[in-house]
Amino acid sequence: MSALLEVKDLRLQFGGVKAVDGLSFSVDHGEILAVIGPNGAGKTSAFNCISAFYLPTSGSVVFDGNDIVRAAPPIWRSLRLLDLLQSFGFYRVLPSRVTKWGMARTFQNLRLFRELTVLDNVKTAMHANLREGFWATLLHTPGYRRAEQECAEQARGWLDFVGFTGDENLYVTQLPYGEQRRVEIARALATSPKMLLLDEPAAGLNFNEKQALMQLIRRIRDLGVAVVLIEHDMGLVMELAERIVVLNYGKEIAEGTPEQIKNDPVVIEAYLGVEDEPIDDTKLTTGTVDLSLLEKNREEKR
Ligand SMILES: Nc1ncnc2c1ncn2[C@@H]1O[C@H](COP(=O)(O)OP(=O)(O)OP(=O)(O)O)[C@@H](O)[C@H]1O
Repeated sequence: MSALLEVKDLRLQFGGVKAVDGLSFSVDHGEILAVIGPNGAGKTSAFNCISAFYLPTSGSVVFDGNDIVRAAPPIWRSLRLLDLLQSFGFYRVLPSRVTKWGMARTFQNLRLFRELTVLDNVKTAMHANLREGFWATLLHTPGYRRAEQECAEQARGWLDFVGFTGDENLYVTQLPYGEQRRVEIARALATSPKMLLLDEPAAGLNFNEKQALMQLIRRIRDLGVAVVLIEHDMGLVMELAERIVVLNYGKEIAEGTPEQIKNDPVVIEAYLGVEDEPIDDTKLTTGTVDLSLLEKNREEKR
């Protein structure tokens, strides 16, 4: 079976900064893949290109057979007009289209609708699929009310799935941070994705919440959904990920199982190779450096 996501030679430049610099990797159906790397390695930039929030400078992203970067008719490509058209906003695949193709994501800084309730936040993810027309919506016909009820039931189902036990009628801003993260994941799942991108899902969570998050991610994978996560918590990554892609300066420097990554000198050097970080050569050569401790030190210095 071909890969669900195929990223090839992806590049994104901000002025002189090469945020993503020739990145290639793939994601298989139903796998848990972690993308790690030091701060500023280009992880979020890569996510933003993959989910069509940013238009990459060059490269290709194909998701489930859909070309995310250049979904324009071949005629435009042959006329070499595409770059020009895209720079004016034409033939740009919008994130909403990518969502319809089956890719959902969460954000490093939560992006819930602050003025909506918990239930309504999740319902927004399904409204795009409601078939009721303008007049039915305006007149609140029985058909419309039935569709709304079904939508609410499904939203409750997803809230239940992510383990939300609070009051669905509260505004999301009234929830503790960990609960808001759950609601954001429920909203992403409500789009019925084939792949879920999670940007630092464990940030700000306590130990118990992290354990629950790991269980939740495994249950999402068990639904057949591929999960790709950016994460700085190395303990969680090493326990959860089936495969890890490591970035540094926008490039992939390693890829493999947690065991391979943990012992990869190139990866260890990338995490150690910060000027103010003491380098312990003995550990480097024996390959026993604890990445989670390095990451923790770095977090404390942030
Ligand atoms: N909108 C932007 N404009 C200019 N430079 C940017 C922008 N977004 C990111 N960058 C730069 O691109 C590089 C990669 O940043 P990015 O946020 O993708 O890294 P990251 O690996 O996700 O980092 P972190 O782990 O700290 O979130 C950094 O040098 C960053 O300063």
